Amino acid sequence: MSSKTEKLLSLLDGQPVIPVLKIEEAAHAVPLARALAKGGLRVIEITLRTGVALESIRRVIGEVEDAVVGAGTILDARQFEEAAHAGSKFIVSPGVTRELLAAAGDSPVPLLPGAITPGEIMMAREAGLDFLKFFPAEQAGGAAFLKALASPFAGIRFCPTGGITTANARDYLGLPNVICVGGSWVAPDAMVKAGDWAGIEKLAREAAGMK
Ligand SMILES: O=C(O)C(=O)C[C@H](O)[C@H](O)COP(=O)(O)O
Repeated sequence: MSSKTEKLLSLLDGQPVIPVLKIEEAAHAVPLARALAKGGLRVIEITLRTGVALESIRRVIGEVEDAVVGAGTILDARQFEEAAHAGSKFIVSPGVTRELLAAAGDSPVPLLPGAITPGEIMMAREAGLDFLKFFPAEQAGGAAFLKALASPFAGIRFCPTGGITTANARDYLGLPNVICVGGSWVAPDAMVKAGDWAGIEKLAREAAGMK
């Protein structure tokens, strides 16, 4: 196992589900992260899919002591640098590129890159990465596909993300090559918009108890 994977696994600390968050209003970031942490999901991924993502990352780091904040939807080296500079503890990307792998190689911040095909997995492996995001999990072939990757890629472990809910999370978490899953279901847009933090805490508690 690479030392950066060890670092990432120690941040995860056995948490079975990483909430994937798309924050539309910076004011939601802190109460949302608090609700998730209270429910047992301290490690969160804030995606760079909105204009307030970096500001949200900074706010949560500054105000929610027990949160462990990563940045998601990182597409290139520039975004990697911005997210790392904002204080992200880990970086998640939907796929692998040479540019991103080089940026990650130069940084102490661990990268969890997306990979689906054997070729993509081998590219990440060559860069020394052995913990990958399997994205989009359900759409690409689901738990059966991931299970088939276990024999040729014995040393590689995954965080499946995409189309995962309470209904199928356990299908993935039961596989020997899965460490955790990612998903947006623990923070539905409507609940965030309505400020239903108690409801989100409840969803988080259910997810945190999954392994
Ligand atoms: O932007 C990214 O980096 C992503 O990871 C894309 C998706 O938002 C997540 O995979 C969550 O997917 P759902 O749980 O199906 O909503």
